[in-house]
Amino acid sequence: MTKTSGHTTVVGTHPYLELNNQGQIQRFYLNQDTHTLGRDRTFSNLPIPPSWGVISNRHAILRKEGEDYRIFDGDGQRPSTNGIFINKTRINTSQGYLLQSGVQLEIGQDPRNYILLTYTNPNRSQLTVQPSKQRLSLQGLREWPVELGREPTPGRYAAIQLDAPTVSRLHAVITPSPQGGYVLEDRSTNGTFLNEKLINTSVPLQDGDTIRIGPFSLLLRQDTLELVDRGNYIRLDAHRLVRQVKDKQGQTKTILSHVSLPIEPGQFVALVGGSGTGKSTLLKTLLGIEPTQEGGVFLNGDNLRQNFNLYRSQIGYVPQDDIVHPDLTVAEVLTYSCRLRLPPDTHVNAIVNRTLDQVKLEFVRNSFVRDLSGGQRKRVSIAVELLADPKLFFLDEPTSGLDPGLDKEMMQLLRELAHQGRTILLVTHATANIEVCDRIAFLGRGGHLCYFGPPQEAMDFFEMPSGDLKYFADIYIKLDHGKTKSENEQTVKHWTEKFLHHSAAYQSYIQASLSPGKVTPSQPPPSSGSGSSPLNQLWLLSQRYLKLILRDRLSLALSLLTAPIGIGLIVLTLQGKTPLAELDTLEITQAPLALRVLFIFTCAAILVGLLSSVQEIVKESSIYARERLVNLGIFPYLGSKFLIRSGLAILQTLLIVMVILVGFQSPNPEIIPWSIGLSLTTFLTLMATLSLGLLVSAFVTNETEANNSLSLLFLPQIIFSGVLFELTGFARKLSWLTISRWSVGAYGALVDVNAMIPEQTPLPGIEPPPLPFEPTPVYDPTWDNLRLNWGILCVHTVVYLAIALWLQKRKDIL
Ligand SMILES: Nc1ncnc2c1ncn2[C@@H]1O[C@H](COP(=O)(O)OP(=O)(O)OP(=O)(O)O)[C@@H](O)[C@H]1O
Repeated sequence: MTKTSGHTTVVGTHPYLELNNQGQIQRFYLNQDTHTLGRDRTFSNLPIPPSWGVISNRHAILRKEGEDYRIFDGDGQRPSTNGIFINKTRINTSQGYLLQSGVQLEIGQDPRNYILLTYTNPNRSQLTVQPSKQRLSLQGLREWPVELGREPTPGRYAAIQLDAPTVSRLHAVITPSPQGGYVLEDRSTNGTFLNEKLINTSVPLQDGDTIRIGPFSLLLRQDTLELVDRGNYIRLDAHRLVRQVKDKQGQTKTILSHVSLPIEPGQFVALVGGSGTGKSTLLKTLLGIEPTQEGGVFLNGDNLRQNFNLYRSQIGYVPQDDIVHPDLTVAEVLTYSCRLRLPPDTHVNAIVNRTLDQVKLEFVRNSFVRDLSGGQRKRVSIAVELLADPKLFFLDEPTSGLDPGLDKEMMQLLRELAHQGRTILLVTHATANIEVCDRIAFLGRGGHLCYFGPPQEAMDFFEMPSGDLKYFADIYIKLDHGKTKSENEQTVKHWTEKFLHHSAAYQSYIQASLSPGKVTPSQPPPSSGSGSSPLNQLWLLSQRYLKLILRDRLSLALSLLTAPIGIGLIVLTLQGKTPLAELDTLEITQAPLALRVLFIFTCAAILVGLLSSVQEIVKESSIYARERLVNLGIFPYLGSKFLIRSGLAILQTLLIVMVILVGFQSPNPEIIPWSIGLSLTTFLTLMATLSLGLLVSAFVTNETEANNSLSLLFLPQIIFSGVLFELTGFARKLSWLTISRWSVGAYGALVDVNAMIPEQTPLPGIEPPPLPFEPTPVYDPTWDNLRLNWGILCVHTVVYLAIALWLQKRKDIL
């Protein structure tokens, strides 16, 4: 044996394979040109124990190539069941993989049931592989607890460092239990999963348990804690996806037709095809947020929809709409997202700087998003997703609307991100730079997969006269061939059948690589960790919302001043009259005038309340949808809107009250001082209306609908207030549903409008003039009546908010 610098060389022995099946080790020397590996003794010349069920009967072939061996999956034709993987990339049947001394492969994908295969060639220099597995023996350990986290105590032996942004500094600890076993305790905000279940407290550990922390998987076996997966690599296998929807006529329409495809870690894949061929649907299905009628999507063998919460933090998704607030600076967008999505002990500045560097936006860090170009804005959306360093990245038309130069830059940026080990999938119509992709999935109408493979080979497959990718767009024309719908369907069918049954591309890029998912009983998806606590989210969201409001100064000024100005204008029309204060001699016109004035107070408050809230949820619906998918809580979200808007309502109330106190002679109610009663009534009216506005904002689907709803919301408040029309029967009952009736009721009780109606002294032979209205209990100047009006305004507030919460919850896609 000789030692050379940096590696060890051993001379004169055969290469060998070492198979480690959960601690049982078998070594096989390789001395023939071809070796076969499997449980079937008639096939295999390596004696695999028959009980090693992970290995297929005919699992692999090794062929000598130079001094080493190339390993092929399967029996030369058909792939094995559980596959052979290197860093989650499946080794296929045709190209195989040239083994280098020291390389480690995995047979199977289940960390609880896989075989580790190590190839050693003593005649060759040993690969310096980073140890993928890290082990810590818990037996006889003197130092407790075992620390698991991003930054465990420096120099600690009883620790495993799990360095990822989504992991807390000290994420979880393991301690010995008095009964002799071990106990796992979660100390994180993002959550720790034990056997796919989120744990919040301490739980006992059993032999064979898997612990998931962020992207990392650890396995406890025979008193040894093993880091079995760093989560650096995620492979995706889609199996026969079928998605059907009902069209407008109620007919079932298939928009994905048995689409299967494997995507290896680090691949850059584009979903292309004509308009309406199902690209976005496929992307969302692969992302796990669109259900399927048949088939499934598997990440590293795990069913994605059943395990979405395990992978939630490892998936980045940039939808078509921008997911950033235009009125924040780039650095603010990233800082808030970082604080919302990552653990509170994160080094926010370092992560923001690293991310800005990755997307090359350092030079615009202090610019407002609204001042950026379309391409830069998209890059900010990408940066937001990169904060958590996801290994799987989905983008829906990131280059739409960009000029050719920006399109190229964006594709190159994505290529770079893929080179860094991320798996990238994008939907695109811009195919000028398609050559940078590793694979394209070409969809035809009806969601049929017409081709999957490298872009260059697509030109041959579609029999294009020139292999030059600049003619790539001609494939679209070819696939759209046919004058009628059925002719077009025939064209798509032709290419799908050619691809599935007569193409080498299907054999090598799908059949040879597609890996099975683990068969797990159907179970509800595990609950997710929240990223940051609900209170912390409320605090951050409120800060962000306030900043956005303060940035839009004109809207803020309008929302604060509209009502005071409107009310002030009444003063100009009064010409010295004092409608709210009781006169020494009652006049028949005073009560109706007082009511009209009070009615304007109510209308002003309702109008500003609605105007300032009806856009607030709908205008940021895409940002909400994305943040909700990561970890946003509905309570903190709505709570932040309500909290900040309540603060503004206090300001609005103060301004309104000031104008009323200055502009109108004050009445002198017996039950409560006028200024207090007036403030409370105005504030409660504003609160009820802004809650109604939030409800409508949660209900509508776009800002135009929100604007159009205003008249529908406002008119009933006028009609059923009881001021303009006398309300009887059903109309009176309907009025209970309005805010105006209770608001005017409270104002009327404070001012005591009933007392302003003059007594009628009947004079013989003279018909008394009609009263403006009969005194009514609605304006009774009693505590009970005032409490009732205020109480019902509060009930309106609570009910509207509860409905808004429910409407937001209904938007959840998982
Ligand atoms: N939930 C749904 N209900 C009814 N039809 C739907 C639904 N989702 C998608 N579709 C229809 O399915 C087809 C495919 O839609 P999808 O948006 O996936 O296509 P696309 O290829 O991304 O289109 P484009 O390139 O124009 O964005 C379209 O005809 C669309 O109208």
